[in-house]
Order: sequence, then structure tokens, then C-alpha cells
Amino acid sequence: MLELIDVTQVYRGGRHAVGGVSLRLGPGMLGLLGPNGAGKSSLMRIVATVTRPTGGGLRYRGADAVAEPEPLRRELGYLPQDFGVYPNLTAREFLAYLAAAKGLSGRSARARIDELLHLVNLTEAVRRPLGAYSGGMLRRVGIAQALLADPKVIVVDEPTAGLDPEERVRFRNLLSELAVDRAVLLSTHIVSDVESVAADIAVLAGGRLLRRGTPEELCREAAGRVWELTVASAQLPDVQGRFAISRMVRGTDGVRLRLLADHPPAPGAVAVAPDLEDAYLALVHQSRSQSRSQSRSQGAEVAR
Ligand SMILES: Nc1ncnc2c1ncn2[C@@H]1O[C@H](COP(=O)(O)OP(=O)(O)OP(=O)(O)O)[C@@H](O)[C@H]1O
Repeated sequence: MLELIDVTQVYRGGRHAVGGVSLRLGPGMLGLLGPNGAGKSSLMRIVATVTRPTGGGLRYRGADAVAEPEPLRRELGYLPQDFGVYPNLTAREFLAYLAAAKGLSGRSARARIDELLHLVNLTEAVRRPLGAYSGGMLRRVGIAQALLADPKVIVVDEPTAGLDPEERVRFRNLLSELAVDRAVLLSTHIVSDVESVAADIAVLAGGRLLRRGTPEELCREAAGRVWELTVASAQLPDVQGRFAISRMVRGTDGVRLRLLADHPPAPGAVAVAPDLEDAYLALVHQSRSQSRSQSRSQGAEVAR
């Protein structure tokens, strides 16, 4: 349905935000997981046809969506990370304005807006101006606007930022219902946002696609490298310097740690089954170490 082919984004000043990413999307949800600065938003803007990639291609239903973005735009719902509103308009007015811009108006647009306001749980706040909404409420308006034209492709960039836990769950469930017959691309740096809804996860770091797979496949890769142990508080700085730590709980008997190591990190450490958080951390950590050693060897090359 949608295909990214070796997509590259280099910003003015030479910043390589996306370096050769290829991905195919069909109906279903793809969770794009990556740390801050990984290039997720840059990639989402390219898929949403807001930015033209500096290299590579984007195809939608077999046609070039960089040269001819309209067919994709017509079937796309996009929630950008920095979604802005007109503060003096009410939610209904704002959605009506955006609906008109998308060529929807009249009774069917009004009915769709009411349906969406109900879906995102904003029915009671519709008379208030958006300037009086909380961050979470504004996020819900953003979600509603992305769904206005009943899109076939939904691109949502860090959609749960600012939502409380209940709203987060509600929103995740909504996206997974939508993904039954639509392509949903959801980006986040929060593992729990994708692990319960996406059977298909792509991990991005440093602008590169590190892996794509099911949560089980990603977890399998970290098997044998996740350990739990308790250390005294005084030992903590040393352990932190040597290992990637995925969890830390302070107790009366010391600090209970969960960490990544290729070999038993200390006597008494117990090997545990990796979860998605561990697998994600292992991938990102490994990619950072590789780029550090690459730049060190390039530095040595230059010095020679
Ligand atoms: N318009 C721009 N001009 C120059 N550099 C940019 C621009 N937008 C992003 N970058 C840089 O590109 C890299 C990737 O940024 P991007 O926002 O795509 O990552 P991200 O994974 O979405 O991160 P975050 O979760 O923090 O938003 C970062 O180093 C960022 O500083």
C-alpha cells in the first residue's frame, strides 16, 4: 500500500536525520520506536508528504507519492508532534474549519464531527474555546482532526504525549480498531505505547532502521543478555558506568537492578527472560556503541 524506498533526509547544515530507510506498510499497525532525535518525526513528515525527502522515494498504491503527493494526501490522516490550534475557536468550530479545508462540509461533515468528538471524549467541552483546553484535551482534538476524512493511512507522531493513563489506553484501543483495515504508523519513544497494540515494530536510531519484527522476535534477540541483581548503593555508579540498566528499584537491602550484559555481570546475578523494553534498550545501546567506535576509528584515521 505504502512503500518507503531508501529514504534520506539531510537538513541544511548537513544534519543527517534519516539515512536510507526502507519500509513497506499495509493494513495494520506499525509501531515506530526510537529515542529522541532518532529521526522519527522527520520520517513521519516525509510519509505525510509535508517534507520532500532529500533522497529515496515514497510510493502509494504503486505510484510515486513524492512527485504526485495528492492521492496519498486525500487518504491520509496526520497528527504531527507539534499540533497547533486556533485558541479562540471551539473544538466543533475548529474541526468544521479543517473539514472545509479538506473539502468536507454540510450535514455529513457535521455528523462526522459529532461522531469524532464523542469518540475522543470531548462532547462535554465543545462549547469552550480551545485556549481553555488542557494539553491532553488538545491532543484529543488533534486525534479527531486526523480522522476527519476517514483516512486509509493514519500517521500519528508521539500521539499519547500529555494524555493521562486512562486516555492513553483509550487512544491505543482506538488506533488498534482503526488498524484493522487501515495502515497506521505510530511513532513513540515509549515502549508501552506500542507493545500492547503493535504486532509489528520498527526500531529507529541515529536515522537508521535497526530492526523490524514482532515483539517476540525482538525479545528473542536479547535472550541470555538480561540479568537481575541487587547491589549496594555505593556500587551503583560503577555498575551504571559498565552496563545499560533497564530498571532500578531502591529497597532496604540495596538497589534491585535489571541490566544488559553479554556475560553474568556479577556473582549472584540471575538471567531473566527479556521483555520489549530490554530488547529495545539492547538494540539502541548496541547501535550507539557501534557509532561511537566508528567515529573513534575515523578520528584515528584522520590523526594518522
Ligand atoms: N528542520 C530541521 N532542521 C535541522 N535539523 C533538524 C530539523 N528537524 C530535525 N532536525 C534534527 O534531525 C534529527 C532527527 O530529529 P527528529 O525530530 O526527526 O527526531 P525524533 O526521533 O522525532 O526525535 P524527538 O522524539 O525528540 O522529536 C535531530 O538531530 C534533530 O535535531
